Amino acid sequence: MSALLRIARLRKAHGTRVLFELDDVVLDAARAYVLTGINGAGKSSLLRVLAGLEPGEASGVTWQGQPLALSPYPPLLREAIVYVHQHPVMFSTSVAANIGYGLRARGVGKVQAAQAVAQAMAWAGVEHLQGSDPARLSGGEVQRVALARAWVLRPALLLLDEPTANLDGAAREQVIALIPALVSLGATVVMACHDRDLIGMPGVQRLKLRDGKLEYK
Ligand SMILES: Nc1ncnc2c1ncn2[C@@H]1O[C@H](COP(=O)(O)OP(=O)(O)OP(=O)(O)O)[C@@H](O)[C@H]1O
Repeated sequence: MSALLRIARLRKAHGTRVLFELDDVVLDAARAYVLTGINGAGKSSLLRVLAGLEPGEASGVTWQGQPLALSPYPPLLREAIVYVHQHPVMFSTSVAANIGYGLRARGVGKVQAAQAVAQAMAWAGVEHLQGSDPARLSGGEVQRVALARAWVLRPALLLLDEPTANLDGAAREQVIALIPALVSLGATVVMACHDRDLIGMPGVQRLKLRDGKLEYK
């Protein structure tokens, strides 16, 4: 398998408190990872550093074999890496406008964006919500819309922060079913989670943050 992202050393501190100091972080292309660790271990912080949403100190970074720096965060990674928050924020427009927002921001034309949004909604099973008020969606619907909003941008790396937290029953299963679909389309997916079904999913590489180190299990 070829490495999508490799970081020889990645350190994150809040003030004088070192949260993690990781050696040789390697994420392969088209692979699913679950990132576990106790509350406060630094899972969200790690995802947010990788997404360029928080600063971290990194050295020896390569993306698809090409050396680069994480600071300032490169536009190449800004396009290729998408972070999905545990409680995704929806603009109070429509579901379709939320899913198309990133495309429009990247300069994709109206017609092309509308086609991509329609495909994304079909993929995530949320076509029926097209004109819905985002403020009225259920937790499971919000997660699926957020995944559609990420999927439509065709990221090479998707960072999902507790994608099934607060979901149960069918809503949780619908979200879980979307994960292998992302990987089969060529994306690498890293999910910070405590969900046993995600952790036990076939073919998923398990990573654990413990005492500031990353264990490959
Ligand atoms: N901006 C910040 N300033 C100081 N400390 C912070 C900041 N952000 C996070 N922390 C601390 O860093 C630690 C790791 O937080 P983080 O949210 O990354 O953990 P987590 O493993 O995702 O936890 P959980 O499973 O509870 O979501 C926590 O102790 C948190 O309080």
